[in-house]
Amino acid sequence: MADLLIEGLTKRFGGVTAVDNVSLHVADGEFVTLLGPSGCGKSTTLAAVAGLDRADGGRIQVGDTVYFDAARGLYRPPEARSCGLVFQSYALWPHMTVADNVAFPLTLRKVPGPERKRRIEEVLALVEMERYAARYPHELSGGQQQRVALARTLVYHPAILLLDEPLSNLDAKLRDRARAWLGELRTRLRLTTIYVTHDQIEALALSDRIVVMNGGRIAQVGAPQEIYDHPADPFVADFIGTTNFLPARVLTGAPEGGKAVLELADGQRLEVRAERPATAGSRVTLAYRPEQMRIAAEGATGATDGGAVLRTRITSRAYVGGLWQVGLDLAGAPLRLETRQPPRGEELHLWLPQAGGILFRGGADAAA
Ligand SMILES: Nc1ncnc2c1ncn2[C@@H]1O[C@H](COP(=O)(O)OP(=O)(O)OP(=O)(O)O)[C@@H](O)[C@H]1O
Repeated sequence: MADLLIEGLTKRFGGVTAVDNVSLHVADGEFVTLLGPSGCGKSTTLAAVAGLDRADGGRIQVGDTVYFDAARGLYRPPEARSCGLVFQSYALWPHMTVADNVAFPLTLRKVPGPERKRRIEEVLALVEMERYAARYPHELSGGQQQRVALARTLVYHPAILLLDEPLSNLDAKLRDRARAWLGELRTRLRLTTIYVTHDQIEALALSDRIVVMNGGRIAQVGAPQEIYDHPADPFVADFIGTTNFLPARVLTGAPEGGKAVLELADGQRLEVRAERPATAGSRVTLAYRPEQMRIAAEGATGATDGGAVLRTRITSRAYVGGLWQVGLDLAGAPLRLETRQPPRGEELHLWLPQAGGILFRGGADAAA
């Protein structure tokens, strides 16, 4: 067990800067997820920590051991690093049983027979695969193979665990179960872990902290709820969960925490609590989660019940079991509402809360 320190990590491929000056500290026993769209630099960061790829700049340290230091020309090869790596492809040896697959890293490290046997039993019990020790990989499900791959990594007691989309080859149902299982395992293990995924549900469910990456840089680092409730910018708001963006102009400015009056493109107005300072005359974008918006009470207009009621046009409606997903047009902005109440007619009066909508500086393009 050890902590992981990444400082100013930079990796270029020709003209592309895949990882751009990334710094991150993962505490001993912490589970941190790198989350972001395809190509944002997640796997490259992980590969640099594992030593599969040599970075161009920065420093990586695990516990007291320096793995990489560009300034000192120091680079430890992967076999001299204590990293357990699991990829999305299980990469088990097809001609070896589960027990032999798990024994392989111990044989390489010349761990003596009795100790080897004890560790294999222990780790197979940990991933709940002890009953399958004599089976071959093709006799296991995808989820079971991934557990064996994990056991093969854990058996040599790595200082840190690096998981690159380990569940992405599993079908949706199996993936749900595997995620729950991985959640329980991480609570038991308390091993310093970096988990790479582009699945926000996995990130929210499993992580102590999430690192949202965009274009090789860190967009935000925080606990799952912090990232969901207080996204740092429109990119993070849009990437995590469903977000409705509403462009507006500030009529009456307010300091942070004050009340600002905003005007929409069609002249409708609403008062909001400014999470960030709002300057009169400036363009802003409001962001709402679908669960923050609701259909207004019959006959309600203007400022009411700690929020504002606004006229919208219904553009689509779909019943998705227990809920209606309703597409709306509010002053030219497309919004998505989830409601138990069946939407009727062409128009809908929408209630938006005064607090909780996030105010970003900049117009509609800030949310793009
Ligand atoms: N070996 C390589 N040669 C050239 N470019 C590369 C190489 N590996 C990665 N890149 C580029 O670096 C950037 C970051 O890639 P990386 O694989 O780290 O992204 P990622 O966030 O893990 O994406 P994904 O979710 O699709 O795996 C991308 O623009 C990618 O095309």
